[in-house]
Amino acid sequence: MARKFFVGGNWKCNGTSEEVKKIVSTLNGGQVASADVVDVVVSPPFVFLPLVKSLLHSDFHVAAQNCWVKKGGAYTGEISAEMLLNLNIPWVILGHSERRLLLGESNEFVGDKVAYALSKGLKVIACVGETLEQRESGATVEVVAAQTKAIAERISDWTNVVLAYEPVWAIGTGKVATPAQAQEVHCELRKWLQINVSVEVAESIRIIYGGSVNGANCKELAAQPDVDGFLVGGASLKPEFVDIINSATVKSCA
Ligand SMILES: O=C(CO)COP(=O)(O)O
Repeated sequence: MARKFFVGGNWKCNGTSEEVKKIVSTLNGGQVASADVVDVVVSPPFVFLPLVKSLLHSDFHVAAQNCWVKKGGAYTGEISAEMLLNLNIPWVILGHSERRLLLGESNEFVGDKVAYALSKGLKVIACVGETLEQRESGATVEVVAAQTKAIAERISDWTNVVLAYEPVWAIGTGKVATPAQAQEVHCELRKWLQINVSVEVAESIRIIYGGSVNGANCKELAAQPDVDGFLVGGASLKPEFVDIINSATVKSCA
């Protein structure tokens, strides 16, 4: 058994329809590794999802950047899991640190969102990661374990989950985690899953890294045994995203 490499592009709150068309055409025209080798999922802002989905090569998939914690209704400004499914959007990113920190999403709230989205049939990229202060105080593993625990307590099937380790201090800062730092936390997360969920889940789940990944640093990170792909922000809006996709390596389960 092998874990298939996974590369997500989180476009965050960026782009105009013209820019979005350009990014998609670069991606569609790029010489990228086959869909047998790597899953590629791009995540534009909600308003561009139908446009991107209609233009994107069928080997690539789309993800929303968030969805509501339960069935839609009187929740002004929110987008429900049901709506994403209605538009055939297969993936959603949940628990991104920008939402945790700027919008106050707690571990429990993110866990509830993950559980609801999965129960409706969405696939989830669930994000965890520590702040600089937490890292410097030696709390990294404790923080990512608590974030993962809040998810583990609410779901029983991890088949449709990709776990994204995104240290907050590395996001948008140009300060990428060293390959050793990323590997260490990915390995700790896998150990946590092995003890608290199951050996099978620990071995099969894709744990991807996010935070200042670019065309120049992706290869060394991708070579780490527990780095199963990337969640890319800024560089996913640029042609070098193709190079990041092509850094895909095959990871065999123990
Ligand atoms: O937050 C990220 C992806 O979700 C990472 O962002 P950057 O790649 O811009 O650091």
